[in-house]
Amino acid sequence: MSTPKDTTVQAAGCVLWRRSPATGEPELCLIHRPKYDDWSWPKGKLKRGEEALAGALREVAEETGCRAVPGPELSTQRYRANGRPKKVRYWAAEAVSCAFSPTDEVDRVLWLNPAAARDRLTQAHDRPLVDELLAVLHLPRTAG
Ligand SMILES: Nc1nc2c([nH]c(=O)n2[C@H]2C[C@H](O)[C@@H](COP(=O)(O)OP(=O)(O)OP(=O)(O)O)O2)c(=O)[nH]1
Repeated sequence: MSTPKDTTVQAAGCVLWRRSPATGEPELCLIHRPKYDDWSWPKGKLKRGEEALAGALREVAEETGCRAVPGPELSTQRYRANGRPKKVRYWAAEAVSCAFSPTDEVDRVLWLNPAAARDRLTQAHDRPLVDELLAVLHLPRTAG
């Protein structure tokens, strides 16, 4: 008996963070996608046979220009996109060096403190990842 093919789109990304050069407080990286005019975490679809964490770090490099050191895995998001179920795995990752160049896919990146990042994210589903990152950094949650 054959099992139905799993059509879930597999994707991965990071909650990319750094210490503010000015204050030492954590800042989170959001990307702006002109296609949707939205603010989201750097992430994208996995290539065939690619490990999720490798894909998450590749997407971070492609979308933000940052090399990052991965930390703990955060929660996985599931939603429907273009009529298909989609699964996005996320990791905390600390940026170690960045050189952003705008592309057609990502035209801006922003480094925001946790409360501002939470407010700026377009998708409500993306917001709990802010507090998950703060938890793994052992910092207090944001309000709201
Ligand atoms: N980023 C994000 N987008 C979502 C969520 N829920 C949801 O319906 N969407 C919408 C936004 C878009 O209209 C649609 C597809 O966006 P997407 O970011 O998943 O897909 P994409 O193929 O354009 O991008 P990517 O996976 O290559 O990064 O899904 C969510 O929780 N996070």
